[in-house]
Amino acid sequence: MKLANPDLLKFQNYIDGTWRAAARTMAVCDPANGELLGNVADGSAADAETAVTAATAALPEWRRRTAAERAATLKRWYQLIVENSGDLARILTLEQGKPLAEAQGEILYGASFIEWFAEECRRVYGQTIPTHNPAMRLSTIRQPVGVVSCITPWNFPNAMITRKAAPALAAGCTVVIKPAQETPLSALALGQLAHEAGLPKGTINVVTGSDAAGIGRVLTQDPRVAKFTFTGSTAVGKLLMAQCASTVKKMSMELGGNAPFIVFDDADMDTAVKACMATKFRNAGQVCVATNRIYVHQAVHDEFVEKLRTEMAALKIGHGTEAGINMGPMIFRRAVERVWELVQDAVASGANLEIGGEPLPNGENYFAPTLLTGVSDDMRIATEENFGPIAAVQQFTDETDVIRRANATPYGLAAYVMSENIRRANRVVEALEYGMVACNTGVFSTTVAPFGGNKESGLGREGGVEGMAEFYETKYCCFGT
Ligand SMILES: O=CCCC(=O)O
Repeated sequence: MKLANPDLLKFQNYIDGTWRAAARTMAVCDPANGELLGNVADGSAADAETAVTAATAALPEWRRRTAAERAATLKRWYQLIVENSGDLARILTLEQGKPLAEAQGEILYGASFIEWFAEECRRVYGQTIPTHNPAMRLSTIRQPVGVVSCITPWNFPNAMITRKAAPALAAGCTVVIKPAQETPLSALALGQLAHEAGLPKGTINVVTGSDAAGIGRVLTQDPRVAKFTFTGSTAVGKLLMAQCASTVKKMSMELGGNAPFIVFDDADMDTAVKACMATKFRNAGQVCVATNRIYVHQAVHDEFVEKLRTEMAALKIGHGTEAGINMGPMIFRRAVERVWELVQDAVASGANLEIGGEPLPNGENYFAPTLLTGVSDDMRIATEENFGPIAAVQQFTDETDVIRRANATPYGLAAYVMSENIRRANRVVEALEYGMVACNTGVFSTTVAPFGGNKESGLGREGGVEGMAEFYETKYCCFGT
């Protein structure tokens, strides 16, 4: 892999400020062509324990620093990430598959969490409380929760780390990160830049490995860890939550979604199609907030489908480092097999296959952008998160009914509403039982706003002032006479 700064390419775990080999290694491959990128430490539960020990030892000194001191160090980390963004994007594309322009966007998005939380930690105020007793003085202070463990996914190998680690570090916590087995290189590169930025040893630790269960058990059950934060599927999230219960850890969970995308007959069709493309085909549909069910009003159904078909047919698919590519491979063959199965199930159940519908010859992890119409709510393609480049369209005629259908899922992460009628837009946005609702856009994620889900889509929020609050305990202080 050719990089301007070859120091970013690390293959060992970053624990207690040093690079450490593990007993075994694991292969990291380019999902676009299967080429070996390197052999990375295949860390164990014991390595995770060592990292927790380091984070525990580093905590007193890091939390003692003033917010301004922590902010200065985090700002240096941010600067280094921005300066190295070209290399970081290249590493990300090679190990994850998304087009280079998207990877560059993710690096800057990821860096923005570090900058923003570095600024925000200076404004974490307590309160003085009007007393209930003249002989007493009441106040609150906010203190870092302690050691934080993070398990992060392969779909955003950079930003899902910084979205967790930045507020934790800014708050005065120390962190242990277990990145996805498929995408450890981005995490290790972040570790290298944190080191260069001067984060003290043990403050941030990265343990890579294929033993997700073993490492996960340490990160969810070690009594020295105060808070656990996870992005991944609802099924895995539930298991991890159960493990966290044994030591009553604080938890943040960013879990699965089943996002409805509702196009009313008063929507601007070009805006709706552009938004749909943005939310559906970013990262080949492998995004927790990707549109999963597209509901289009009967009166505009054919027009919307035709425009969507044209846009989808124009997508350029290939290796993410090639110029002009809009969509890369899926992460692994298992993901391809799964979306293929969902498409076949939908067609067998009566859906119409408009375009796509099968793997592409580019390589074993490519799946064609696929448009299905005539989908119904009971098909697997509508009840399960497809996490792939599949646009599954249904029709509706009535506002109340489409809200009911959109809400009829155990998930509640993100939803999309397309309408030019401000009263309707307000009504529907408020009625949707989701943590995030975007109106007339398919792009809404930002550092400054709370990201997270309702129902089985998760607990807590990342980003914004809410994201900072996740890493503090509020202490009530009562002073008697
Ligand atoms: O898939 C999870 C994160 C997506 C985003 O931050 O927009």
